[in-house]
Amino acid sequence: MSKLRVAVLGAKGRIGSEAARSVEAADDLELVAALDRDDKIETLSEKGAQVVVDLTHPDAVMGNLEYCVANGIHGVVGTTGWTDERLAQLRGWLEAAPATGVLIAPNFSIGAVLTMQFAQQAARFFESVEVIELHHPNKADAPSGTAHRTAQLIAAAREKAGSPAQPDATTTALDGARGADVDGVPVHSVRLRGLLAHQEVLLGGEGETLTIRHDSLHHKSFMPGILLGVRRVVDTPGLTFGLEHFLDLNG
Ligand SMILES: NC(=O)C1=CN([C@@H]2O[C@H](COP(=O)(O)OP(=O)(O)OC[C@H]3O[C@@H](n4cnc5c(N)ncnc54)[C@H](OP(=O)(O)O)[C@@H]3O)[C@@H](O)[C@H]2O)C=CC1
Ligand SMILES: O=C(O)C1=N[C@H](C(=O)O)C[C@H](O)C1
Repeated sequence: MSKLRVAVLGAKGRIGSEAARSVEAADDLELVAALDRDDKIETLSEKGAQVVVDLTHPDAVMGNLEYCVANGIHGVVGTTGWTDERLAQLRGWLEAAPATGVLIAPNFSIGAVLTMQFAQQAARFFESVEVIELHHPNKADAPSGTAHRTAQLIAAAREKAGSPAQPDATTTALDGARGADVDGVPVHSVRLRGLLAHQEVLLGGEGETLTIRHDSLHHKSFMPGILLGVRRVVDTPGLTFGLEHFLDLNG
């Protein structure tokens, strides 16, 4: 059986370098290009890449995907910075390339995906819920893509259940003290040397709290999810948002 031809964008970065090594080590995949800033994107077509893994920067990802989709190259995207407007633009490009698939995964680690699922499940049972994400200080964006998605899922679950607004008697606060408001869910971002990627979802009701915590301690935690995405995206045209769609979570 021929190997799937894979390229990594952001291959000199923290996660991109780990991803390039993982693709190289996989028996069924061939790393045909490992590109970073200032490399020519046309190399992807010249090398015959079938799937591109984008682990670059929110400022770069849209240009990269526009090229990939226009050239029928599938995408597996971990880069953050996704807004409704960006997703609509990407959907438009994919409509013009109906055989091409793009997976956007706010987080490739199984523990983080489960954290999001558990938080969504728990949200309607508690009056209060807040998200705290903790990352290394070199991270460009805040809040993290994972925390943003987690808060959106929690908010949607609460809205579906008809949950009232969260109790909060704050009348005076320093700017930022109550975190960012994502659809009514406070999200707090910590940047601390020594950390990699961590998240806590705090839920509170009368006389009890529930804390759901996940820690990525090494970039290896993201690799099985990236490889799964690469193998599945080639048979999944259109836009898939979230690795959970490629995991049999009820199995
Ligand atoms: N979904 C997930 O599970 C995960 C997602 N991420 C996300 O992945 C992204 C990268 O994170 P991280 O590795 O920590 O960041 P890094 O800054 O370490 O790596 C990004 C790399 O991409 C390069 N780059 C910038 N623009 C381009 C471009 N146009 N084409 C090719 N390469 C480019 C950067 O070069 P230069 O340094 O010169 O700018 C850098 O080498 C972030 O958005 C992060 O949030 C990270 C971990 C897990
Ligand atoms: O920048 C990182 O490191 C990470 N980025 C992603 C995010 O913003 O959620 C995933 C993970 O948290 C690591």
